[in-house]
Amino acid sequence: MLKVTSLSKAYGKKKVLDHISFSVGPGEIIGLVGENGAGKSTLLNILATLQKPTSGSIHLQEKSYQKEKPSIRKSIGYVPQDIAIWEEFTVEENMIFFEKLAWKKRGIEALRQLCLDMALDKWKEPVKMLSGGMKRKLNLAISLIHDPTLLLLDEPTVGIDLKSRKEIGVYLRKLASSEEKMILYTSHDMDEIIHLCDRIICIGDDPFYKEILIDSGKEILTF
Ligand SMILES: Nc1ncnc2c1ncn2[C@@H]1O[C@H](COP(=O)(O)OP(=O)(O)OP(=O)(O)O)[C@@H](O)[C@H]1O
Repeated sequence: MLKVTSLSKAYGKKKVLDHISFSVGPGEIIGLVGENGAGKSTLLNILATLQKPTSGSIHLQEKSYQKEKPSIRKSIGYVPQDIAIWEEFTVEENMIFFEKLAWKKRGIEALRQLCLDMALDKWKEPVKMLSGGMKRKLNLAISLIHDPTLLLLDEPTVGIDLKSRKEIGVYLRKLASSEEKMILYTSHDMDEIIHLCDRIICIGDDPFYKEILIDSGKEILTF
């Protein structure tokens, strides 16, 4: 279980997140929506331990972010908005590099299967030759190498074609339900959010998102 309690973040005098509280249970996919600048990436960065909140607390599997950061980091998979992979290496070399970095021994076939699960079959291709969407697929596959409990995905499907997006959605749902992973997912594609997520968190003052999600039948939390 991920438990976020009264989390706030300010950059100087600018308040971005204001007393946000929610929890995520095993197997749940939570959508995070809001206008540009609402604070979605800030929240994901904090949950990924890359930024500190101004106040509030976070616990993952009862472990405190404040006290047990190194152990918590091992349980987190993060796909940031900016693609972070080695351009000169092939897909295979990137997967092997990040496998070593994670101190895991999955083996070539399992690594290759992770890419195929993300609808990426360009195993021997240098990353610099891949399209933006394919690079995102690789980033997604890399985030899963160390078998994280909590997956944080910041607009992971931007630039990915519709068929692959559907395949990735099916795979994420399978990951959540069969391996009880917790997934937090940001997207500006409301159809994708409604289709994929169990519950939806709306951040920011703009009522627009809540209004368009109200008929979705999903539980909506607003902050
Ligand atoms: N390091 C920083 N220093 C100061 N202000 C920042 C910093 N990072 C983000 N901000 C500001 O905090 C606010 C929230 O930014 P954030 O990137 O979290 O929003 P977002 O909801 O992810 O937006 P988008 O949908 O455009 O990705 C913005 O106004 C942004 O300018």
